[in-house]
Amino acid sequence: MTGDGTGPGSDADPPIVLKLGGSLITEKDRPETLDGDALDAACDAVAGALADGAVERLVVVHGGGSFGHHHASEHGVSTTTGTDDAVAVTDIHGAMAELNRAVLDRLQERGVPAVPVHPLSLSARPDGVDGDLDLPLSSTVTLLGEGFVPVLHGDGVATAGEGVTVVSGDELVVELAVGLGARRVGVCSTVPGVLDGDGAVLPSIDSFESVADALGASDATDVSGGMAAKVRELLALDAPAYVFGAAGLAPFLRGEDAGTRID
Ligand SMILES: Nc1ncnc2c1ncn2[C@@H]1O[C@H](COP(=O)(O)OP(=O)(O)OP(=O)(O)O)[C@@H](O)[C@H]1O
Ligand SMILES: C=C(C)CCOP(=O)(O)O
Repeated sequence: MTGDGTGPGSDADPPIVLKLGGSLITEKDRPETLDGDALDAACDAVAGALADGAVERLVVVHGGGSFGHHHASEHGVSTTTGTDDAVAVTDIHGAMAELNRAVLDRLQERGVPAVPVHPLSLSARPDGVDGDLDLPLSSTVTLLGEGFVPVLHGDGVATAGEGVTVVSGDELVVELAVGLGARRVGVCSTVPGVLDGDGAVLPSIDSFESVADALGASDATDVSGGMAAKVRELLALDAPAYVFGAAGLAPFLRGEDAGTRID
C-alpha cells in the first residue's frame, strides 16, 4: 500500500475512471440476471491492464442493468422522481449492492484489489433534483492512495424534497472524473460506440446538437436516460471520454482510442 494520495494538485498519476455499463454486465431485459461471460471478459481486461502496468490507478463505476433499473422502474423511481418509501429504497439499493458484490468478487478472483463504495451512504442532492450532486471523495481518494480499486455504482441518492431518487453511474463518472482530475474516462456498454443515424460508429463528438437526432434512450428498462443522457454528461468533461463496446475495453485501458471519443 502506497498511501501517497491522489486527486487534483497531487503528484500522483491521475486515475482512469471506467464505467462498466449495466447493459454490458447484465441481461438488461431479464430481471436480476448477470451476463457472467461479459462480466468475466471485462474483469479479465481490467486485471490484465493493472498487472502489466498499463493502468496504475483505476476507479470503476458500474451501472444498474437489470438489477437497479428493474427495481427503480417497479417503484416508479427515476433520476427526477423520488420515493419516500423505505422499502423501495432498500429494494433498489439492495439490488445494486448485490450486483456490486458480483463485480467485486470477479475482480478480486483475478487479483484486483477492488473494494465497494456505496453512493447511497455517501452522496446527496441537498438542493433537490435540479441541484448539484454532492459526492464527497475523501474515501475514494484515500482508498486509491492505499492501492485499492474503488468500485462505485448507480444507486439511490437522498434528494431534498423528493425523498430518494436515482443517481446514474454516468453522473458518478462525471463527478469522479472532475473531482479526481481523471486522465481518461471510459464507458463500456453493449454498443461499439455512439452510432449515427445509419448505425455506423461516430469516431468523435464535440457537441450535443450535432448528434442529438441519432441519440435515443436505452433499448431496455432504463430510468436514467440511456445514450442521450450519457453523451450529454460526458461532453461536460475536460478529460477525454470514450464510449465503446466489449472489444474496445482492452485497447482503451492500453491508452488507445476506442469507439467514440467525446470531448
Ligand atoms: N445513437 C446511439 N448509439 C448507441 N446506442 C444508442 C444510441 N441511441 C440509443 N442507444 C441505446 O443506448 C443503449 C446504451 O445505453 P444504456 O444506458 O442502456 O447503457 P449502459 O450504460 O450500458 O447501461 P446502464 O444504464 O444499465 O448502466 C444501447 O443499448 C442502445 O440501445
Ligand atoms: C437504477 C439504478 C439504481 C442505477 C442506475 O445507474 P445507471 O445504470 O448507470 O444509469
